[in-house]
Amino acid sequence: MSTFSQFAGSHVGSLTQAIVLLASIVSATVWVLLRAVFPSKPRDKHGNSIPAGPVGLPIVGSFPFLTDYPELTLDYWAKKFGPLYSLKLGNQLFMIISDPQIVKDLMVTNGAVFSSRKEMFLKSKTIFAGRGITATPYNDTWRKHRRIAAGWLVNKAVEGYTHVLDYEATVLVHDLYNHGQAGNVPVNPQPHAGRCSLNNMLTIVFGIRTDTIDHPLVGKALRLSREFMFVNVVFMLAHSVNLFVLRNCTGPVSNLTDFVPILQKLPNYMVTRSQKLHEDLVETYGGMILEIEARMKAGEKVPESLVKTMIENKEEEQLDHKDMAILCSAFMIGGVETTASIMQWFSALIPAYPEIQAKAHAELDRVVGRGRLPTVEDEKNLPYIHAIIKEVERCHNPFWLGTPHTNTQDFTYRGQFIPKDTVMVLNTYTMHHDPARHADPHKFNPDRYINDGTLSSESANLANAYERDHWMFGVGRRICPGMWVAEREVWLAISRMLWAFKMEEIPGEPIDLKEYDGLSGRSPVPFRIRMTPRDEKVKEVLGL
Ligand code: HEM
Repeated sequence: MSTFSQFAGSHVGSLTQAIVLLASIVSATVWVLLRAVFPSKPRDKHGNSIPAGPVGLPIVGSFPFLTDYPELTLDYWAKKFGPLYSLKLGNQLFMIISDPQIVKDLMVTNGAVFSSRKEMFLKSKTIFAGRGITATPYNDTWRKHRRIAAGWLVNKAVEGYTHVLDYEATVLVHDLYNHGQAGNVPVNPQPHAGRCSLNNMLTIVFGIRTDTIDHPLVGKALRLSREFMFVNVVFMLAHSVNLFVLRNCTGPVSNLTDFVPILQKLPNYMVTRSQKLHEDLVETYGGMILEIEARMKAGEKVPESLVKTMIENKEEEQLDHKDMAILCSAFMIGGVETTASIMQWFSALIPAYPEIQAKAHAELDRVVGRGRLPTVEDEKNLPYIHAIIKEVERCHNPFWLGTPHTNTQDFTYRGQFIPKDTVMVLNTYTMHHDPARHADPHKFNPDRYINDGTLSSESANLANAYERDHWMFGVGRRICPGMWVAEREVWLAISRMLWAFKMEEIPGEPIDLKEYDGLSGRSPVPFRIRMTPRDEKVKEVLGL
């Protein structure tokens, strides 16, 4: 007889099974979801895990905390998590390095592993079409482009065109004198600094120059490099209410499209902007190459330049038109707004420090005198001016986050696992503001560099990483190849501005040193100053 208890027992049994099954499904789903949201930390085969770091949000990771002033957030986390910590943006693992010795151990001593770049969807694949020297992984294309670039940028090559840098620095001072009507009207030095840097690069790359800030190429070239490095598109409601901001396409942590692959497939204004920028670069700089090529074919003698060298060697080097256009774009982007930005930060900072200017003037008058402009040869005898420039670069590195490297294989450092393809960010803000190295780090104080006679390009090779002046030019095998030309250009411009002018704030127009334009590269927001010629000799020496 089938008893009630048997009947009840079989139903209780199947009910229990159903509950167990349901519970298993629910817990498996929760586990899968939790793993997706909080994945377990990657470990190497010895069980070493990645360094600790901030816990980000599901899907986007730490992105929402890095949209404005990312260097300040990274600095805060460096104090909390230490000199090597990890974070995630979308699906990408990042590690942030904030200590000079770790930078050296990884990126110099182990440069064979840590010298690649992540092929960012926007910057590398879309804007540079996989060929941009700054953005390509550590591969043969990069080696070839870096070798060609070095031919024009190593210190020996720079000697050959220092007369160009010298000339453009004089024109800069000349223009500032004229636009400021000899100190009678306020002047914004920014477009003049921009044109000075632009002319230097135009001469090196194309063998041409512009003769006024109103030349159409000035606006066009500066717009392209600013679009690449600096610009966020701000959508505004009425005049002052920001609806939303579309981030700069190329900053190391400035957009999610690079790290959330689905965004690359959906209609996305960041992708459209990047495609347009690619087209503009190829049209502008590629167009200039075609013109030079046509002149050469017609038997015309064209000035020596990077383009001329590339055209002459394009079969041997296997360079197609796009390769040449993108290499020129890398020079025009990397070499213009960067040096101009240092000249601009100097001009924005120095009016607030009349006592520093007075000391600089006294040194210039003692060493150079009032009968000529300072030259490249004077630099070693002008330690205070040299120190002012290093201090501007420490306080206002245009690239607080550098250009990140990636590692081409798994690596374990001091018991911390760094999986292959991690994006390694140089946290220069924290290193430039380390009180152990730079006492009172937020103070502008050139005296801290008074005994450092090295060029930054020399300082980068010091055995003791803690003694390096600053990290503005990056590090290791990807270090900025333009640093020799950049240093010389900045030296000539700043030493001559100091020689010629007393620079002062305009009463009622305070200069904002906290705010800046851009995310991946930084320059001050527009400002005006008074640039008063120091004496009658200025006019005479400038031949006015
Ligand atoms: C103040 C001026 C400049 C600053 C602050 C600067 C900064 C930098 C930084 C941080 C990097 C990345 C380094 C790394 O990966 O560790 C870099 C790379 C580069 N810079 Fe500069 N730069 C400046 C001027 C120039 C100039 C004048 C040129 C001339 C063409 C130039 C061309 C390049 C190129 C081609 C790269 C890519 C190197 C590579 O990936 O192999 N830069 N620069």
